[in-house]
Amino acid sequence: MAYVSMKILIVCGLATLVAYWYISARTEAKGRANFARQHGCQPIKNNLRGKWPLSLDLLKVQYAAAQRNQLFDFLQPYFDKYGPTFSINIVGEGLCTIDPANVEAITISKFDDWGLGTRRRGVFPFIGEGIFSQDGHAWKQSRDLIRKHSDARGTVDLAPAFFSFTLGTTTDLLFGESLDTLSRDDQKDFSNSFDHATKVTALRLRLAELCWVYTPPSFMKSCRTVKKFASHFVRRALACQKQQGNAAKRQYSFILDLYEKINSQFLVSDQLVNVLLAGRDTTAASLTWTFFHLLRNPEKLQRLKREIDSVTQGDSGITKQHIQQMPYLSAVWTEILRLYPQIPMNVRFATRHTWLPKGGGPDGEMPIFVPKHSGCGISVYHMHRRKDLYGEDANGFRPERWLSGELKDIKYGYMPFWHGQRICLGKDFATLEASYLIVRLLQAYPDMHLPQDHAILQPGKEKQDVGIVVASTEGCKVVLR
Ligand code: HEM
Repeated sequence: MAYVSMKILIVCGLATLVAYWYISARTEAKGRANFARQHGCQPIKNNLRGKWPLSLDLLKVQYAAAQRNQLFDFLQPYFDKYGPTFSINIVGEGLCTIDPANVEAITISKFDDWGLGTRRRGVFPFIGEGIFSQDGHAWKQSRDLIRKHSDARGTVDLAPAFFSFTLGTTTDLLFGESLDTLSRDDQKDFSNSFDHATKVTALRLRLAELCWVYTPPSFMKSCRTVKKFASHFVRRALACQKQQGNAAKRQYSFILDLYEKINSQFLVSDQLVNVLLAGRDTTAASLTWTFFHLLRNPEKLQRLKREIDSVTQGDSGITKQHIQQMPYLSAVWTEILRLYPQIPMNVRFATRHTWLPKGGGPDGEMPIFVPKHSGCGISVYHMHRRKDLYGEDANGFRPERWLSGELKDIKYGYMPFWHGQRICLGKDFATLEASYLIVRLLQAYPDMHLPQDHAILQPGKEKQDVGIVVASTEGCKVVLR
């Protein structure tokens, strides 16, 4: 008897569960349909689906393209075929867009409907708690704290190689002192660990929900090493404050201001790593591409040199005012960031049901419904190469396009530094830092040129290392004479 009633109980329990699931699914579907109707959303025009279950075949071919260092060139035909917004189903459902109207919605008018989603899990072992891994209230607090220190100001120590140059300038800005205060071995250890942790983090970000499958011990070791050095600088700043009181702020303002507000050595060192990640490779890779293309376009290089000579009259004491009088230099930098936006593919996740203005209906011009938790990839790289926005030569290096007025209405079609509330805090610092270095290098090596028998390919066809940023696989070879 007891056995029968147990059986009935289980059956009833299961039936209740199934009924609950069915009613919730119906209510959810109805809620979604009402929301979509209210906002005039139409089914999305194009869907990208693979042939294998979970579209794993698409992952496989993308992996192969990345191995050939041609990931973005390989992705271009998808946009040609499916248009500026399409849904994509690899492992889970999501969207991909290069439509400026959708970009505006995600970054500005519907900012609160979107968050970082899986990014936090991917980057957390490396950068921990900080502006690049946070959303909501915590992010706002970090942003307010960091904002005032991101102005382009102060003197920085220069070194010739771009990556060590930007590592030096960014650590100068953040740590309050140069990495030179470390021994040579420690400098190498810090820099190698930073590179390794960045590389693995980029892969983890691509794995999204599955990032936990790729956490090699070498990665965790590198993360620990970077944090160890960041904490070392925090301790030095605090020790200096103990000795000198408020005077220590002259040198260590970034660290001490953060510490005043956060009151945790651990969290301050995490924020340092966050901003270092944001500011180092982005600027270094952009500088590499700048010289890569100037050297392949001697007439543009000459034009830039003429501008530098006429503004500086050969004086090497370059100031911000000098740089502000160089429109062609600004056009070169803007064009490089167009061709190689340094966060080339960024993802946001819907924090609640929302909608985007474009992608639905037969012509893709109607709004589309986006359910809560859906990801939307924005390929800034491909948007910046849209021929309908930039003209037939969208793939070419032509800084002049920024001087002719032809792009005066480009607005959300250009976003190397993002838009809206999460716009890059270091954009002025990066622009000044890069401009300064370009001018000084061209002054120091006016005859620099490309080594003989160097292939000249159209931008986009050259080999690219796509990690968190997009770097040149072959670097930038040059004869400095
Ligand atoms: C060419 C150089 C740079 C480029 C192209 C660039 C680009 C970007 C982009 C696209 C974002 C938005 C990322 C996102 O929200 O997903 C961003 C955020 C950020 N950048 Fe930059 N960046 C550069 C250099 C720098 C430098 C030098 C610093 C600081 C020294 C810096 C500090 C930051 C910070 C703190 C954020 C986070 C803002 C937030 O989430 O509220 N960046 N940057």
